[in-house]
Amino acid sequence: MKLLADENMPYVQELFGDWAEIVTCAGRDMTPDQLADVDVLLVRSITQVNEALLAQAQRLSFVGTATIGCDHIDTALLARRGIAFASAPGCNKVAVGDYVLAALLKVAEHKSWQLADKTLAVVGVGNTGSQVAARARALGMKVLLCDPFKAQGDPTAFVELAHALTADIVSFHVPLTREGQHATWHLLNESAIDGLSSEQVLINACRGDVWDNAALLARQLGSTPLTLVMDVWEHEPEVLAPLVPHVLLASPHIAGYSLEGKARGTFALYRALCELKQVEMVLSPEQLLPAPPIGAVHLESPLDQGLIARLVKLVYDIERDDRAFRLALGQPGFFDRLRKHYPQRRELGSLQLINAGQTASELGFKV
Ligand SMILES: NC(=O)c1ccc[n+]([C@@H]2O[C@H](COP(=O)([O-])OP(=O)(O)OC[C@H]3O[C@@H](n4cnc5c(N)ncnc54)[C@H](O)[C@@H]3O)[C@@H](O)[C@H]2O)c1
Ligand SMILES: O=C(O)[C@H](O)[C@H](O)COP(=O)(O)O
Repeated sequence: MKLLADENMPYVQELFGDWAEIVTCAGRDMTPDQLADVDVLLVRSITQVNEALLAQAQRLSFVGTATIGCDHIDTALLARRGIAFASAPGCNKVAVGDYVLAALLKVAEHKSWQLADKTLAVVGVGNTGSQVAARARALGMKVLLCDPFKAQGDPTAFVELAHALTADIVSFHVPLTREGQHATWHLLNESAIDGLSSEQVLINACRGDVWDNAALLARQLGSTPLTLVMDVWEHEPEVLAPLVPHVLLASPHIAGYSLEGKARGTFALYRALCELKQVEMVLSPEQLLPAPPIGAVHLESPLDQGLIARLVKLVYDIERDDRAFRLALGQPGFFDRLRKHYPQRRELGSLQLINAGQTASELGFKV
């Protein structure tokens, strides 16, 4: 069996090495002729799996994406051609929760806010949005939920987008969709942007095309700019460079890039392929991961916002990502290079807080 995988997918050798001849390459450089004799294709979000890529793929029987988002996969084409497909729902939801928590704490420092006095709206309340909502509640924030699909089951628990956009902080966690009543392409469009006040903060850790970046730049260049946190950008790997100086925290689509999240992503495809081939799984995600650099911290004072910020930074320093992004911005290929050489980042759950209570656990730490 021949397996072609994105070179930025960890643990492929460990998980598939016994079954397959493994070839890896850069996800953006995969070509139709490379797929001519491939049985299994494993990708990340940057490979468009479409008619053109699969034109010569005569032997392909399985496509897996080690990601949550599937907007890069023509799933109808795979179904038509009888090619099995698996994604990795939820694999990096904890990492996105960590990223947004770190961002909220930086925003609070920047604006001298006590987060417990503020309201956070979560737009898209699935795997990642729910993680964000739980952490915000643990910080004592009031949380508004906006998700028209989930609202069908429980209308009183959700608000409309217009209401969500009145919150102090609005964090977006929707898939990229281009069709239907609730399509998310440019969900944050010029008119929505015009309706916001300069006190408000927006976070995008889902897909760049969900925000109209040109309209945001126009707003930022005016007299009442917003506070922005952007992990994702319209037209990646290109970035609207003039927008970056007007963004508080900027990063190259790495919100989900914890080592645990990436391991779970590859593992989800291993599990799916084992099921398909009716082979017994011999490894678990935990067996793949190294010990974390810091195992435990003994708390001697109660958790407050300042202490939480210091503990989060011990595990994940979001400002490091922001500095690296600004330093590299403009260099050819900088976006993909930062992602390829992203340092090993562990989840908050890799750190045990001794003498801490329920709040620490709700924030994502091990207690
Ligand atoms: N930046 C990153 O590294 C990163 C990491 C993981 C996921 N993502 C992106 O985030 C997206 C969300 O991930 P998830 O795991 O939470 O997905 P999910 O499918 O679990 O949840 C998405 C939620 O959005 C809701 N939704 C759809 N359209 C909506 C709309 N118009 N308004 C409000 N809600 C809407 C859905 O009903 C669903 O509950 C993914 O599709 C992926 O594109 C990015
Ligand atoms: O949808 C996701 O899961 C993430 O956006 C994605 O995994 C980001 O990483 P990439 O696949 O682009 O390496």
